[in-house]
Amino acid sequence: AVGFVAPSVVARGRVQSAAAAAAVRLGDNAATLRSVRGARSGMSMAAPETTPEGDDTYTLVVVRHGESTWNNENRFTGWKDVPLSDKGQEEAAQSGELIAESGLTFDVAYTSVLKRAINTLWCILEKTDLMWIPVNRSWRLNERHYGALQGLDKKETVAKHGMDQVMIWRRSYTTPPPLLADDSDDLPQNDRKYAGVDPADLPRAESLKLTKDRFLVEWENEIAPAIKSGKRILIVAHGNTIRGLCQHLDEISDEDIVGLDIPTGVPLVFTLDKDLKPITHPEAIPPLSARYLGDVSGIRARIEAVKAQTK
Ligand SMILES: O=C(O)[C@@H](CO)OP(=O)(O)O
Repeated sequence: AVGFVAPSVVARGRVQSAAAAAAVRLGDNAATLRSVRGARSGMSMAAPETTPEGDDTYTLVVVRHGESTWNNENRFTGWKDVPLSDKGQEEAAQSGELIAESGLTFDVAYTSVLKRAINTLWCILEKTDLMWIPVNRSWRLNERHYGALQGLDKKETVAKHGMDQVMIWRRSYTTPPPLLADDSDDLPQNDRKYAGVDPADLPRAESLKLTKDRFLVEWENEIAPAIKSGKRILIVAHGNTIRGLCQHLDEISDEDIVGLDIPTGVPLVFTLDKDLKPITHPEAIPPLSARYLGDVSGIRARIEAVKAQTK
């Protein structure tokens, strides 16, 4: 797991940390970017680099939680509140180290009400020495609700229903998986976590579209305004909420979103213009505009591992 960090990133990160400290003092998002770019090009803080995008850019960092025990057991998880596996804890800590080394910092964090994401956030905040910043937890950042598939083994589900059907349930944009039964113990309305949520909003299964739509309410009302106010934001969420956010920001088509898988515990760094439109990073892996922090081959291996869950 240690080999996951590319030496070049580590070396660059050391240079960036001093610049990031200056950015913290300046206290704005654009300053962080200027400082990071300045450090990369060897310029001093007294003469910040002028970037093609200008200064009206924001940095947004998004992380999928580390591997959970049910990722490890290859079960559909959704709103089941399972913990991180030991490997997931390591991935979470490692993503915190990568963020710290890159010189990025945050004013506010957003996460779900599920412990695999919350625990990943805690690991990142610990590694970045930011345990004091405000944390907003919302059910709207939860994983897609996997309905009656929750708890089932992914490969056994393929054996029973066929690959085509499972891929539709797992990755199609509009088709939700089968609904939770009326008498299921897992109905969200029976869970104290959701006591404050309008029962009409609580799902019994969600497509990616439904997941994205309820996440975007939080994005439009809370997160996007916070970014525009200059707050540096960290989001720690789940594979399908992050797919929804990427589809929204990068305007990925409903057809192409089928092929996008998000690796566990890898920071994804967006640069957004003043209208929150993404600026494509040269190291981004299409269709994303954002770049992942860390070693590219390690990241690709984690993406392939997500794809392979039903193979
Ligand atoms: O089971 C789940 O909740 C999700 C994420 O782990 O799986 P998938 O990648 O199949 O959507």
